[in-house]
Amino acid sequence: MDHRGAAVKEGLSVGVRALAMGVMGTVLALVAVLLLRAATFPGPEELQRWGRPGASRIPAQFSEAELTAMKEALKEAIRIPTVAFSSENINTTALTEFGEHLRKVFPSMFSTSFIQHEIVEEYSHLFTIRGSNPKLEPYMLLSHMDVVPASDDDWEVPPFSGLERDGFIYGRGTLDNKNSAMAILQAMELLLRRNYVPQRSFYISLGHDEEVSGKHGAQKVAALLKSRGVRLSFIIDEGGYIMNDFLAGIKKPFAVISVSEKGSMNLKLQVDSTPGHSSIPLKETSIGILAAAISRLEQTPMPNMFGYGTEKSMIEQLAGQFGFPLNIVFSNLWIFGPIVSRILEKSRVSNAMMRTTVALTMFNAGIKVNVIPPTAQATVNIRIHPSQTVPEVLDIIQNIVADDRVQYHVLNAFNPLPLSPYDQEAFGYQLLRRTIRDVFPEVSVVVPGVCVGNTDVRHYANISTGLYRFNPVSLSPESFKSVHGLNERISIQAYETQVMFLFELIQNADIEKVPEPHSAVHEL
Ligand SMILES: CCCCCCCC/C=C\CCCCCCCC(=O)N[C@@H](CC(C)C)C(=O)O
Ligand SMILES: [Zn+2]
Ligand SMILES: [Zn+2]
Repeated sequence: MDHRGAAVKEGLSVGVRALAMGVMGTVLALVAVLLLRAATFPGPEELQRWGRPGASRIPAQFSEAELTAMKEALKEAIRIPTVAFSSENINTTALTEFGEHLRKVFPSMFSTSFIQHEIVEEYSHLFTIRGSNPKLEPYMLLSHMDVVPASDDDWEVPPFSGLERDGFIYGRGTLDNKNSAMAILQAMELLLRRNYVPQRSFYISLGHDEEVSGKHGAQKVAALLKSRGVRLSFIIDEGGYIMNDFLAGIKKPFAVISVSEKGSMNLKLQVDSTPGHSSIPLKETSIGILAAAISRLEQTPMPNMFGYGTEKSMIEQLAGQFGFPLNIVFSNLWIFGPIVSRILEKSRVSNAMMRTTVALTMFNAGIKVNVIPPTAQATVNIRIHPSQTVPEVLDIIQNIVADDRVQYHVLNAFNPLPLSPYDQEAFGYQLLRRTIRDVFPEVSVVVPGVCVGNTDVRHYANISTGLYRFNPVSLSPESFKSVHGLNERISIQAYETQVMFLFELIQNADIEKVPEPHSAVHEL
C-alpha cells in the first residue's frame, strides 16, 4: 500500500470511527433524554398538563378544623327548609335565611376585592369572580338552593334535621342540590384563604326555584348576563354522576357527564260528553273515553331512538368495561345495535334515555257518585328525546290516541337541549374528564349521557354552547332513589371529596385550552 493508500485507509477508518462514535453519542443522548423525560413525567397522563403547574398549584389538603367546619356548614344548610311547593309558593323566609348562612360561613366570598356578589330576583345569588387574564373566556358553576317538599313520615330521621349518623348527613337537599351549592362556595372560600387568584374569570350562580321551573332564578340570571354581553365557555350544573352498580356486567364505577337534556311537555287531555243521571247511563262517558285514550298512551311506547342521541356513544365508550361476550356486542353496534337497544329498554333508566317517555300524572273527573260528569281531564308529563321536537311528539300522541273526541291543551313545552360538544377540544368536557381522573381514580371511564330530568342550565343556552351536567358524587341505584324520595343522605367523605373536586377543577380551569397530548394518553 502506498503512502496515499495508507492515508485513505487511515481517513476511512477515522471516518468510520467518527460515524460510529457519532451514532453511539446520539444513542446515548437519546437514552439520556428518555431517562430525563421518564424522571420528569412519571406517566403519560402527566404529560397533559392542566391549570397551574408546580409551586403555584395549591394542594387540596384541608385541616381537621376546616373539615369539621365544612361539615357543620352543610348540616346547617340542610336545616333551613328552602322548600319550593310551586312557582307561587316557595319558602322565601328560608331562602333569606339561607343567604345569611352563606355570608356567615363563607366570609371571604363576600369580602374579596375581585369578587362581586349580587342578589337576583330577591333570592338567587350571582358571584362574579374576576380572573387575572381577561383573554380567557369565563365559565360558570351552577347549583340551586331550593328543595322539593319532604314530610317526616317514612323518613328514618326528620328530613330537615341535618342529622349525622354513621358517617352520613341526612336530609332533603343533601344530594339535590345543597351539597353542590355549599361545596362550590366552600371550595372557593378555601382557595381564597390560601390567597388564590384565578386566571380565568368565572361565575357562581345559585338559583332559588329550580324545583319549580327556574323561571325566576336561573332564567333571570341568564337574562342579566346576556344583557351584559357575557358569553360563557361552559357551565357545570347537576344532572350527571359517578354511577355505581347501575349496569349489570360493569363492576367498576363510571362517570356520566350529561351533554344534553330531554325536552318536556305537560299536556292536558280533555273529553266533554253529555252529563246526566247515573241511573240512565250513556254507552260511553267522558271518563271512559278519556281513560281508554290515556291507557293507549301508556301502553304504546314512543319510538326507540337509539342511535340518534348520545346513548350510542355512551354504550360504545362503556363497551370495554363489560366482560366477554358483551364487550364484543357493545363495541359493534353497527351490527348489534338493534339487539342492544332492545336489551336497554328493559331497564327503566336506560329506557328513558332512548325514547320519549309519557307519564300519566293527573286525572280529574266527577263531583258526585250519581252524576255523570260533563268533563274529564288528564295531564300527562312527557320527556322528549333529544332527536325529537315538541310538534313531532304531539303528532305521534294524537295518532296513538286516535280519537277526535279528545281535545289537547299544551300547558307548557320546550324542545330538548342541543348536544354540547364532547370531543377532544371541548374545554368544559375535557376539564371535567381530567378532574374526574385526578380525584376519582377508581372511575373506569367517563361517558357522555343525556339528563332525563330538567335542570337550571337549560336557561343558559343563549349564552353558552357548553352546557354540562355533572355532580362529583357517587350514586348507587338506592341513593338515586332517595333524590326527591326518602332518606336522602350524603356521606361526609363524599361531601369532602366533592369540595376537593371543585378545589381542583377551579385550578385546572386556569389554562387557555385543552393541552396538547405529548404522547399516547391513556383513555379514561
Ligand atoms: C345506564 C345507566 C346510566 C344512567 C345515566 C343517568 C345519568 C343521569 C341522568 C339523569 C339524572 C336525573 C336527575 C336530574 C335532576 C332533575 C331535577 C328535576 O327534578 N327537575 C325538574 C324540573 C322541572 C322544570 C320542575 C324536572 O321535573 O325535571
Ligand atoms: Zn336539583
Ligand atoms: Zn330536584
